[in-house]
Amino acid sequence: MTELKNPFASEEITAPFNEEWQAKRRVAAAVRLLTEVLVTSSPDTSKMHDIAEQLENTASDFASSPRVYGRLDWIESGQHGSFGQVSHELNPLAGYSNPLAPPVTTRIEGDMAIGRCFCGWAYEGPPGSVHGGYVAAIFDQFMGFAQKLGKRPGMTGYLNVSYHHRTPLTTDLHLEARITKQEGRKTFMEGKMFAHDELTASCEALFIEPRKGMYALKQQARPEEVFSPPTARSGA
Ligand SMILES: CCCCC/C=C\C/C=C\C/C=C\C/C=C\CCCC(=O)SCCNC(=O)CCNC(=O)[C@H](O)C(C)(C)COP(=O)(O)OP(=O)(O)OC[C@H]1O[C@@H](n2cnc3c(N)ncnc32)[C@H](O)[C@@H]1OP(=O)(O)O
Repeated sequence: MTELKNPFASEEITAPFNEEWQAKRRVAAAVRLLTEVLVTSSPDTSKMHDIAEQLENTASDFASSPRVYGRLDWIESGQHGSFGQVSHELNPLAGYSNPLAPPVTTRIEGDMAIGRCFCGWAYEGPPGSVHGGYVAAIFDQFMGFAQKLGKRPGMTGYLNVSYHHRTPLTTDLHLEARITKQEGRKTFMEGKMFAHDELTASCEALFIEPRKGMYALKQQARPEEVFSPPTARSGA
């Protein structure tokens, strides 16, 4: 198996590792656009059924190529990049090749981590505002990256989010985080989210390095590989 390099190597928006990921980023961007259009428009019903059929065919076409389930399998062949590179692409909050990701970007400046995020209408919770669950998820990703400042990366133990003001959609969100304390395997952090210089949310987080280290995680059992979402035609 390819050596597992820095699993937190997902900071800046770097260029795609190769043409494969460049193409996948383009597909992901198109799916993001599709999601945004889906939640902000409503063509007539028959047109939507036609679109659904086209998309189902597109998904089948895509799935006819060999499937790869999970980052460990992605790095197995050595053809798709290192663990860090694959994580950078597929992370569900930060990955440019994962359309679920808004995406969140992060960089380190001195003893601070700085992040950026932009959420479109698909992320709406309270009217015109980012859903609180996504605010928490953005923090988890951002703080999870920022803990590299402490050099003992771990899993989220807790993430206590305070919501001060609504976080607006379609607005550049600015994130800041720093370590407040380290005790052995525990890294305590605080983070802040701003929109137009207004503090919208803050959080306190604890990350804990597993006693056997992060790389022991690869020993864990893998989930079921096959995922068959219900289609629009099945009435789901
Ligand atoms: C192939 C290798 C892969 C490696 C990389 C893998 C993943 C990397 C992931 C992403 C990388 C990319 C980007 C990073 C960005 C985002 C990161 C997202 C992070 C997450 O999305 S992560 C998912 C949610 N997260 C969990 O899924 C954790 C479930 N959990 C556990 O996996 C264990 O629970 C663990 C490991 C945390 C500890 O287990 P353990 O056996 O090593 O240690 P132990 O139990 O002895 O605890 C030691 C001391 O921490 C205290 N303690 C424990 N838990 C606490 C809690 N909740 N609150 C307060 N204190 C707690 C104890 O009280 C004790 O304290 P004391 O020493 O004082 O007694």
